[in-house]
Amino acid sequence: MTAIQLNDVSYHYPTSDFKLTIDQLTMTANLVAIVGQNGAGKSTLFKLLTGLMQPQTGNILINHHDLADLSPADRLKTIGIVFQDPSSQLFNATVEKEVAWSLSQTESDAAVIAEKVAQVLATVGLTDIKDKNPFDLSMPEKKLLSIATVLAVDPQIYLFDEPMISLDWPSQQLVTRLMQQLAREKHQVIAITHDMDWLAATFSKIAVLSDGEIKFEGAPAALFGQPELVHAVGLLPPRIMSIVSDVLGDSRVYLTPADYVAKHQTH
Ligand SMILES: Nc1ncnc2c1ncn2[C@@H]1O[C@H](COP(=O)(O)OP(=O)(O)OP(=O)(O)O)[C@@H](O)[C@H]1O
Repeated sequence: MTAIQLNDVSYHYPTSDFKLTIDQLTMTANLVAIVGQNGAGKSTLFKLLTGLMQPQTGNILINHHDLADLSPADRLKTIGIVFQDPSSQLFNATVEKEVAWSLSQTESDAAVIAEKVAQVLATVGLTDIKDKNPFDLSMPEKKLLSIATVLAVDPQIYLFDEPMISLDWPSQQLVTRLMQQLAREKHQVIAITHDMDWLAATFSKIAVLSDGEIKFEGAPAALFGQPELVHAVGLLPPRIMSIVSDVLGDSRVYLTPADYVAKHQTH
């Protein structure tokens, strides 16, 4: 089990008033969601977790090793990120070359690269368009390609910044299944999301950021059981909770429609 631990971490952009301040945050669950309003600091936290930016105070430990001490290759094998805008990650001439380039940063054996590239393209359903230029792909295809580039490296920890955005429904289902499979295979999967229905159905742990600080850490049911806090940090409960509350005046926690049905089944 991977453990990410942030101790007294702070980051302040030189050109803005925003400051991220995290005294203690430990992430050991396999599926963790980071939520919060626009500007709360979610992407800043991700940039620190990838090592793209260094905290100005404190440290980030991955399995008790300081992230700052990892070599660039070890960092790639430890943490991979799928950015919100896939275009920013893609620059090779073909889909196949894009994935091969990504893997070549950590693997030099051409046969291993070729086999792995074929495997991950099949996993995300892009085999048939492997010779296309990434810039000619649809938005969902670009996003799936950027996911494939990270899958090829197969880091211990996967960061997904708003993975559901710009995906059509079948691709959303594919990516959700993929994330759940990675979690089952003992990877740690951490996603930023604004989608409370998806979060409530998919994640075992949530960290809530507000104004650069962690305001809640725990299970979805524990968060949505605190309506004042949910409101204060600018979130909404899952839609099933709002509907049941509005229509039936029942303000208990329901994470999904299936959860509602299970709690109301008569025996
Ligand atoms: N490169 C930068 N330089 C200066 N300020 C920045 C920079 N990047 C982000 N900020 C500021 O830091 C704050 C936090 O931004 P961040 O992108 O981490 O928030 P977020 O929670 O990811 O928001 P969103 O949901 O809109 O993506 C914002 O006020 C933003 O304007």
